[in-house]
Amino acid sequence: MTKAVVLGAAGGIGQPLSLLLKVNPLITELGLYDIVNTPGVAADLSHIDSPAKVEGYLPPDDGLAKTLKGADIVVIPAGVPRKPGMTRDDLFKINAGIVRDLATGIAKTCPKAFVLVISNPVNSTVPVVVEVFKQHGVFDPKRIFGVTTLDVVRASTFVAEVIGDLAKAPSISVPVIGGHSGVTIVPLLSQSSQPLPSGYSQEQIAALTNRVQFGGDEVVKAKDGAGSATLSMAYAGAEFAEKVLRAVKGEKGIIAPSFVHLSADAAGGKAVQSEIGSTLDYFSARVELGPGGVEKIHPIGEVSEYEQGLIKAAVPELAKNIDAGNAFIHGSKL
Ligand SMILES: NC(=O)c1ccc[n+]([C@@H]2O[C@H](COP(=O)([O-])OP(=O)(O)OC[C@H]3O[C@@H](n4cnc5c(N)ncnc54)[C@H](O)[C@@H]3O)[C@@H](O)[C@H]2O)c1
Ligand SMILES: O=C(O)C[C@H](O)C(=O)O
Repeated sequence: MTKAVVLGAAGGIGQPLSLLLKVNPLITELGLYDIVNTPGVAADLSHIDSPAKVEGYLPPDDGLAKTLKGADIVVIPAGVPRKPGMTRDDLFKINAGIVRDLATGIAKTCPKAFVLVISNPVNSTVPVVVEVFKQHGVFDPKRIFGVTTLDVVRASTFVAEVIGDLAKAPSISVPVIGGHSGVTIVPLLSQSSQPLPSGYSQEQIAALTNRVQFGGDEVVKAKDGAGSATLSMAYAGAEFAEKVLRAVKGEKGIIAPSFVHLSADAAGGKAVQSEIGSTLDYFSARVELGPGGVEKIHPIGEVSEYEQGLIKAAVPELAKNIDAGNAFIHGSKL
């Protein structure tokens, strides 16, 4: 039996993500929570002929606790999205409070669940969850993940576009490390499983890197005030959740980048810190998943001089974002 929960389930990401989880045969129970519309979303999804039993709750009558009861994995896309002209950090004031309150619910009701944080800015909301868990004495770094999968999905797609063969996109793997906003997103194109065309220039590499780093802005601009990526994010979130669940069921060798607390694998975390020349507590690294969550943090490995420069630029920005998350909790009462 596996219970998955979506917090923010009635939103632009929440609805298609809940649909994808509902049709995932690994999930037998699906709990949906939002401040609006969850009973309707749950009723709608419950007619789909897949195994998961669906329930939807609103805040009254302990709706959050009822949704979270018995959860094995909790995905959080609750919070406001960007409009043109905004950075992800502009969302922090509102989303940090939302994520803090939801994390408090998880810490009290299902502290052993895997927590997948989608709400932006991920570089700061993950530290918010971690600090809340610490305050409740239930912090396990192996179980809390910032979802950076959309950057990985974008990198595969854009490389497939460059080689003019979208059919190859699903099999192309490009590690994307660092964090999830602007310059903290570091695609390692030199490690792409699909080599770039011969003669692909440094200018072209820089342009492709920039497209991955600012892919979110492409969608925000195209949606023109109606929000940010929702469908591609739902796809990416469902993909990462499935990887976590497959690893829990014993599948070996599942490796995916995710923004984690580097103490999740002390030796691996230290090795990454030495590669990036910093003692940052968090980094999106290639994480090997196992039955308990993070099993191993893999080293970054060989990178080009250009990518080394990208990592150097990411570190101070990440430090600022992480500090903001920590300060939010330590400056406010729970
Ligand atoms: N990690 C990523 O790669 C990534 C990608 C895309 C979007 N995002 C982020 O995901 C978040 C959601 O985006 P969206 O497009 O779905 O927004 P949305 O506005 O369409 O949906 C958000 C949902 O959260 C709900 N919500 C608000 N406060 C809540 C609370 N206290 N408890 C439960 N639910 C609450 C809202 O009612 C709404 O249904 C944003 O912060 C966005 O920036 C992250
Ligand atoms: O760009 C955004 O604000 C949403 C998300 O983080 C994305 O990368 O699409």
